[in-house]
Amino acid sequence: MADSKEGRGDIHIYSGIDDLKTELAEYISDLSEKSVKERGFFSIALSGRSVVNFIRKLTGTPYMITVDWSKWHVFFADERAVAKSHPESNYKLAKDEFLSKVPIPSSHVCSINDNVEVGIAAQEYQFAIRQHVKSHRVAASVCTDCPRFDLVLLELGPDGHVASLFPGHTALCVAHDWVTHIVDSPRPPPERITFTLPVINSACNVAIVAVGDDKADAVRFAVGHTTGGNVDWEDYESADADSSPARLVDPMDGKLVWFLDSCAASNLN
Ligand SMILES: O=C1O[C@H](COP(=O)(O)O)[C@@H](O)[C@H](O)[C@H]1O
Repeated sequence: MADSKEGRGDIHIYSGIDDLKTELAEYISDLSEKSVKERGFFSIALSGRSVVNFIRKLTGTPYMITVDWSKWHVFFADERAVAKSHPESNYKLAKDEFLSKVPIPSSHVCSINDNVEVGIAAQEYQFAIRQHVKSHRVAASVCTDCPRFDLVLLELGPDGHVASLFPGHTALCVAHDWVTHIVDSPRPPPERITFTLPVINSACNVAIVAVGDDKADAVRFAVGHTTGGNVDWEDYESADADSSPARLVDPMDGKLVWFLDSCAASNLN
């Protein structure tokens, strides 16, 4: 059962990770059903590492039967510029742990070209997304000229990063591209491709997952310190915004939802 608190977005806190996974699967299933009903498609951008583990329940009942997987189009909120067979590849992790277990057509998975240098791969990925917007498989934002993904699923890093947007990095200031690349990631591997903030903030729904004590400070900083359900905005305003990229996630015409376990939420009150 989730506890919820005042803060930026809907904050759901779970005593156990299994409850979080159960609710996250239900949340994604509900969004999928709504998007397919309204648009005929469901566009989701996955993050790597633990996110794929958090959505694992979708590969079981009832979702294998109830979800219209044929209408899903899968993208990556970020990717490491490594071979897609490399253990550090977000695509490899998603394929091994999720995509190979659900009946999403392989042609509906949009991943990066791992045979070109990172800057070219970023341009090609942006072009591929643009084709999906032209074909309406991905909606277009009416607020910006960005794609409007039905769901961007992010995980909060211990330093406040989301996707491959790291604290203080110039990638946080990219305003006109949908996808950018970095060559100096503070966390290995160094070369990465990532959605920019305008794309993330143009999404219909953004969910940020954080689990574990090591995320507690990043959560407090990103969500804002709450005392008795009210955000201590003084505490929140005092810090530099780009010192926590997750604080810059604020969908213009969409919903932000936090899925936290009690450890990650432990500094919220
Ligand atoms: O490097 C990455 O990190 C983030 C967060 O994962 P974490 O293990 O550092 O908490 C992940 O969401 C992103 O896709 C990945 O490239």
